[in-house]
Amino acid sequence: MARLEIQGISQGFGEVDVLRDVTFDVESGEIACLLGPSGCGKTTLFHVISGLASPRAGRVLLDDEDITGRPGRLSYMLQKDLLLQHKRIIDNVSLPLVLRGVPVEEARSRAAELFGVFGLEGTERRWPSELSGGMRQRAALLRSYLFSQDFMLLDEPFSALDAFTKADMHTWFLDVVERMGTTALVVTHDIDEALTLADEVFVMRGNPQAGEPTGIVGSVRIECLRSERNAYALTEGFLENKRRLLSLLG
Ligand SMILES: Nc1ncnc2c1ncn2[C@@H]1O[C@H](COP(=O)(O)OP(=O)(O)OP(=O)(O)O)[C@@H](O)[C@H]1O
Repeated sequence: MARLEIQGISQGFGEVDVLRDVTFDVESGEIACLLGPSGCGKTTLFHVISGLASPRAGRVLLDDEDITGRPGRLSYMLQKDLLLQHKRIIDNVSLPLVLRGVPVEEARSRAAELFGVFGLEGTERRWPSELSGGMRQRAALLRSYLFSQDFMLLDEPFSALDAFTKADMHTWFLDVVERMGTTALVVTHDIDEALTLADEVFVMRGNPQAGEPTGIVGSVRIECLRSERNAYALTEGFLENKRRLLSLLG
């Protein structure tokens, strides 16, 4: 697990200032959610954090190491799971290890050891098209985990799933993060999802196209234990936190 510090990130495209002075930390071993309206700059921020883009100002630190503009240090899972259709699940999942120079057979066996923890047992030789949406998402998450075991950036990882599968995946995700001891930053525009998954929710607000660059306007810490999040939505504490998030979103 690793600690992420986002310090004074500003970013824009041409005349448009998208992010201004975005600053927050994700504590080691925690799940943080970034919540913000469509078009506010969540993907732009993820591109900066993952090193795919260099910001106009500011720094990204991972365990005190400056990784600004340096791709490859964090795993970054895109909204679509993007499994390669012509590769079996085991080869999709072990790809990050192979790309890093691990021999194919060794990469497969290292990946296979984690199939049980990720609820993927028996799918090693299957093709992506033979798996349900939830299973494909588990495979994509395992692949991200193998890319970087101490920190994962996840861009709306569950948005394409139906409500039942999504609820199952939330429970599963909290359990797997706990067991693997990783740190994660998850983008979502679903308030209930943020409240269910996060130890801390950071709220982004702004409208770059209207000349209002986006910043972090506040955060809410979720004190409910991860193991009790199933029933959290039925509590007064959940509603209170939801009100706070809605008022921060404006
Ligand atoms: N390459 C680019 N060139 C010019 N403008 C861009 C570029 N990428 C993003 N933008 C603009 O930056 C702003 C933020 O876009 P971004 O995709 O980061 O938002 P978002 O919060 O991820 O949106 P969504 O939730 O809809 O995915 C938008 O106004 C968008 O038009």
